[in-house]
Amino acid sequence: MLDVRAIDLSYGASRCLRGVSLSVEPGKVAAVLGRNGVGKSSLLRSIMGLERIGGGGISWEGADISTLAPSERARRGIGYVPQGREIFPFLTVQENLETALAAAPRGSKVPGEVFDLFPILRDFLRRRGGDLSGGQQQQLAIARALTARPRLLILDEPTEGIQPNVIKDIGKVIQYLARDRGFAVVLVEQYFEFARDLADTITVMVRGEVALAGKTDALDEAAVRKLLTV
Ligand SMILES: Nc1ncnc2c1ncn2[C@@H]1O[C@H](COP(=O)(O)OP(=O)(O)OP(=O)(O)O)[C@@H](O)[C@H]1O
Repeated sequence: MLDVRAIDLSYGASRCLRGVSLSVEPGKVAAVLGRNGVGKSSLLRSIMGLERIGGGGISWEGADISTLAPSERARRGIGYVPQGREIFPFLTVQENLETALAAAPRGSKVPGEVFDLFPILRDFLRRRGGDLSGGQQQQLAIARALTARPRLLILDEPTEGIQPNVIKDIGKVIQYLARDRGFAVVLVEQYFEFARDLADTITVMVRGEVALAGKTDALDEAAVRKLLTV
């Protein structure tokens, strides 16, 4: 289980996260919603260890990981798909996937399952990352995170700038990973419908704080939408 407890984060003098809490169990999807600039990416970066929190704590599978380096968090099974995908444009699809094996035991290979989930990547193995469409790059970014065999997957706006049919495919993969494979998933989203259809719990942030949180079925949809639009 991932347990984020009342974390604070500042960039210089500017407070970005204030007492933010979030938890997700294996097999469940937790969505984090909010307008631009409320701190969603900063929350994910804090979980991954890319930002140093100023207060509160983060534990994963029962251990406090608050002060561990990102590489150590990755080794403990946390996979991260950043906003904007961060594909290496001049490396091939195969090479992009292999970058995720850097910390894996010698002789490790890209798991065949990633090609079952995203068959297009098998066809495009020798194509350069920069030559893929936005949707294909997003699939590659998720496949690259899966290559390191995580148990927690954190995704920053996987639907951003992507065509509806690919959004649907990505939604199906996230659902499969959680429901059938027991991954814990934290998903930052701009689109309410995508999050609602996938997530077991929804946390809505406003200006660095949690404004509303709860089980998806129990949340007042109108109240959530209001926080996303005002
Ligand atoms: N490295 C940084 N240094 C200083 N300020 C930052 C940094 N990263 C983010 N911020 C600021 O922190 C606030 C939260 O940003 P963050 O990217 O976490 O929000 P977000 O909810 O993910 O927004 P978006 O949906 O636009 O990505 C914003 O005001 C942003 O300008």
